[in-house]
Amino acid sequence: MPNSKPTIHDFRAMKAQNKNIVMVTAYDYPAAKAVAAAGVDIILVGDSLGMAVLGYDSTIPVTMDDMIHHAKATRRGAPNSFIVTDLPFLSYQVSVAQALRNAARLVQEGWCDAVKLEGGRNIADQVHAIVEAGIPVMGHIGLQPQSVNQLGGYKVQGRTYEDARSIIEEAKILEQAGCFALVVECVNADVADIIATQLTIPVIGIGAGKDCDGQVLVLHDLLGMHDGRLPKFVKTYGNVLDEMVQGVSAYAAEVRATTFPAAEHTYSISVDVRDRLRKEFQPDGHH
Ligand SMILES: Nc1nc(=O)c2c([nH]1)NC[C@@H]1CN(c3ccc(C(=O)N[C@@H](CCC(=O)O)C(=O)O)cc3)CN21
Ligand SMILES: CC(C)C(=O)C(=O)O
Ligand SMILES: [Mg+2]
Repeated sequence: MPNSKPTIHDFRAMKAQNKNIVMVTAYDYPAAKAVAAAGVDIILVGDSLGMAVLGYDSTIPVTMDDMIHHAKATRRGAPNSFIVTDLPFLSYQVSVAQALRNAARLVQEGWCDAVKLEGGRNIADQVHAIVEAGIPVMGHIGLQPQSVNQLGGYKVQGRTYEDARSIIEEAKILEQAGCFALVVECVNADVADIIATQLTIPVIGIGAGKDCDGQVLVLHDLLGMHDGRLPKFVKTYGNVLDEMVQGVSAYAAEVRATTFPAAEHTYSISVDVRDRLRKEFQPDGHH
């Protein structure tokens, strides 16, 4: 069934069969079409859109309305894909009721299949309530970008024995709370390996080494569609920004040289009509 949408059970089966899960972000219609055509397993409408396409310097300003706007466009491009959408900063931390309402908005208005929340024991009640309401939840531990100001920067997490233990414990709490999968971001590969081995749900890594049950990257990072400096965990598989600059530069040069548009880009009228118009409106003509 190539065109049928996978379910959370398929992802658990992939882990059991040692098949790596491929997840990538998309924020709009053309990107969703491209990543669906490439055959990825999960599309993430990440709050990283705030940085990758809205120009903010963190994910903190991203709102529920931003997420729904991009989730809807992404769904239109990938009608048969499993789409996970991030709950943005402060859309779930306030209370269980707030988390439930906003998760439901992403599913009802944004047409996504599951939601993702950053956090561990602090949001276990929210995770449990959302799952109980029938909405699949993906967890997200290790580096939690929505807490960048508390962390003091985007830094590798779990470097001490105590911190690593705490992350492993949080992974177990999230599995217990009902998550169907877990993102582990920016932790040492051995720590991520332990988490993946300890859990029965799939662990999807970003900057967490090769022994996770799957990997996720931001589309704009892996395609070279960004300026600034990239995290160490990104591998670049394309140079789309360079291609965009080259293409627009070539267009600008041809417009200035009047070589664009050429005959094949223009519309015709009959010679008859043309000649009548020319005669009537010739610059030195009579009035
Ligand atoms: N375009 C994009 N890609 C991402 O992966 C991403 C976002 N945006 N926005 C939200 C968060 C922010 N992320 C980041 C951002 C920077 C680093 C980073 O520079 N990390 C340091 C670690 C330094 C250390 O502690 O040793 C690095 O050098 O990789 C990591 C994750 C991941 N997410
Ligand atoms: C980096 C991934 C895991 C994410 O949360 C995002 O794109 O927002
Ligand atoms: Mg995110």
